[in-house]
Amino acid sequence: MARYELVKRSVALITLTNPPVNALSSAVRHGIAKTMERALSDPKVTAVVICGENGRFCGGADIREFAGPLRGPPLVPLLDSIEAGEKPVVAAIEGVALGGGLELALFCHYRIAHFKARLGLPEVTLGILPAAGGTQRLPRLIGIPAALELITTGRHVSAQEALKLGIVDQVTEQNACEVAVEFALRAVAKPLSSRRLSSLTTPCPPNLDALLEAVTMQIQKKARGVMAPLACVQAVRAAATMPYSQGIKRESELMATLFNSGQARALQYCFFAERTAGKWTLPSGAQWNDIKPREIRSAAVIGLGTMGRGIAVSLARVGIPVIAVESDKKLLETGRQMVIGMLERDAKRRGVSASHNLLKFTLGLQDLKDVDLVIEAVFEDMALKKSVFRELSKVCRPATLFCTNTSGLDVDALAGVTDRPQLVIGMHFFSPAHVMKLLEVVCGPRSSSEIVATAMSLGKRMGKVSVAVGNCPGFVGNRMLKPYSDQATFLLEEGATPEQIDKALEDFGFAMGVFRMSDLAGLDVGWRVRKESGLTGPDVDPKNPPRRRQGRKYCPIPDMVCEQGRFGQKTGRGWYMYDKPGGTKAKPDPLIQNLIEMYRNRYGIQPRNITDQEIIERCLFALANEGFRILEDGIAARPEDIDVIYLFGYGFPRHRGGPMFYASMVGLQRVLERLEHYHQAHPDVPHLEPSPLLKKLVACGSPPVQKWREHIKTMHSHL
Ligand SMILES: CCCCCC/C=C/CC(=O)SCCNC(=O)CCNC(=O)[C@H](O)C(C)(C)COP(=O)(O)OP(=O)(O)OC[C@H]1O[C@@H](n2cnc3c(N)ncnc32)[C@H](O)[C@@H]1OP(=O)(O)O
Repeated sequence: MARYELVKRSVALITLTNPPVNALSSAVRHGIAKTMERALSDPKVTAVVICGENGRFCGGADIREFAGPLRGPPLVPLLDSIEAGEKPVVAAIEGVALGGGLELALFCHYRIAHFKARLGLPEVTLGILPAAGGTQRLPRLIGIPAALELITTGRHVSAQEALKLGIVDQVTEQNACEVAVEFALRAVAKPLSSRRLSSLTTPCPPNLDALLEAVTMQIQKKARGVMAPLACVQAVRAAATMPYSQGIKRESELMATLFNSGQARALQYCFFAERTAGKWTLPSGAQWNDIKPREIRSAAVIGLGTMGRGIAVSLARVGIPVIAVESDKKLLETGRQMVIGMLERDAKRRGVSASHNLLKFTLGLQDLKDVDLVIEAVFEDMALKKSVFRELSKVCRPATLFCTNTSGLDVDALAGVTDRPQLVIGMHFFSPAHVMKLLEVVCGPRSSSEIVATAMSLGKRMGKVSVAVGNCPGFVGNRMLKPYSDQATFLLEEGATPEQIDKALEDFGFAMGVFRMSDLAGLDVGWRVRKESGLTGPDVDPKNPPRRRQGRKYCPIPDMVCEQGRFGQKTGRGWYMYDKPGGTKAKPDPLIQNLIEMYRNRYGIQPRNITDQEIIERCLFALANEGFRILEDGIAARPEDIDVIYLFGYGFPRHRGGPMFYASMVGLQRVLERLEHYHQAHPDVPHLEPSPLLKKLVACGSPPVQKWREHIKTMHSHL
């Protein structure tokens, strides 16, 4: 796990060998201890270089080991002995030096980085802090403000930025190991005392308290209820105010408060869930690592509305030539200007030049005859989409892949009107498509494994977190949203206010509560869908009992809000009022309060006091319950996929892990009991009836979320 060689007759070269990222597993730590001991005690050795195999220095501690008891040699004493030694130790950083990897490098006397390397202390993103001296050494090396920013955000820096900050001593375009060996030879016999970070005094800004206070407030605002960044601030304060020996103790104490916390477990689960989501499997047995995706050398986007523009930008910025199509001249020109503007702003932000030359704009579908792949992004209307696909079948060559950007329509019905149903798939982007990271890849029953592989790989190329899902109304994300938002409106009827419900959800960790989020998205979209599905509007049978539709409870308050022309932020009025159309500062609106009160009076509903606990339980347990049904139905293959969809597409707080992980943390037995309780109180709300899978898992002893798959695998898959 750590290879030892003697090079240039006097330099011990220690290479970490734990692919793929040379994580510091207990075996690697043993390896480092043994090889360092050998290097420090061998009189032939005058200097030491530490590097990583396969061009990667080290991706940090082995996160998988965090779930079990800590094993292996104690870290800090081992690392202290490296620093205290009289032989210069140089870290040769290629690829990454992250977390424990960077901490290891900070114990070395010198650091040489390859120009493509990335460095950082991302522990905070895993719910912990850099507890192998990172919070005490980095501030001593680069000062409090810079260290505070890196440690509290977990941001990775480039080698060039690391050089500017003073984290590394040299950046090279050559082999970093070879450069480090030469560097080490030159360092022999130079004094090392100023290179031992533990012996330095932390350079402290005069306004330390104000700085720490400002950062704390910023964190509390941005990451409400998240523990790790606040603990990081306290650890960095210790680096500024305590000698190293005490600071390191404080670092350990703070780590102890985080290490076994639910938040750390959730965040580490998210790290692996995100990587698991890319590993799709179809019922045929075809899977991510044995189907070759098609190479996409050209693409077309049909429709230059909000979604189409974002999709065109996402394709062009990764170097794919795009033909963008609109149906009339004016729309085409507006779309062209918007796409070019977005591409330019995006390029400016990333410090690259905008790829205008990759974009072509046209009014005619016949220009698409040779493209490799088409993404249709026209208005969400089945008839319109079908007519586009019929036309495409006539125009495009037989091998062109067809994708539809729909948020919930039947992908197989669209495939059915084409001459190539096996080459049709859904690509559900989230708005704005060039910003949002989530992509639901919707596999119809006839979608071939090749198109699944291609859509998943294209998503990855565009920088998306892609999740393969089955074809059903709303797919995974939007299907689950319904029971969640239904509960919120039922709670309004029963006595809550929009602001109370939003506050409870925001205190839970959502960036926005359900009503503020609906105002942002636009209330008219859901209204149109409800009208089309016969839930409201002139098609509703007048004999239908009030507050019931299609045999179940229905709350018409959202329709009443829309009937008043209140469509959310864009109209300046929605569930809240805004200072102007397009305004973003939501204020409670007495008119909404009146509307709800009149509604309650009309139906004789006596408002009751509703607790935050009830709001959270009803909204989130209904959400997870639908997730269990989605697993039963084979629409998602794993709970991790559902969680990733909610984390990246719906603002679910990452430190809660996602709806399914959250349910497992609350305890499946408890979720079941609460759903049974609420369903008894509301028997006409089928979404509150516990799903058979939830009951089955509870009967099997509530296994951890990673094991649920074993209980689902016999079920039917729609993927
Ligand atoms: C002797 C000193 C010891 C000090 C130890 C003190 C403790 C310190 C705490 C920590 O270090 S916490 C860990 C901090 N590190 C990170 O957060 C880095 C996590 N990894 C990444 O960000 C990325 O993986 C990467 C390193 C930038 C590489 O990205 P890339 O896109 O190239 O590959 P991935 O698909 O992400 O990863 C490949 C593969 O490797 C697994 N993996 C990555 N990092 C770790 C890790 N630190 N521990 C365990 N496993 C890791 C990842 O899950 C993938 O696995 P798969 O099975 O192939 O999906």
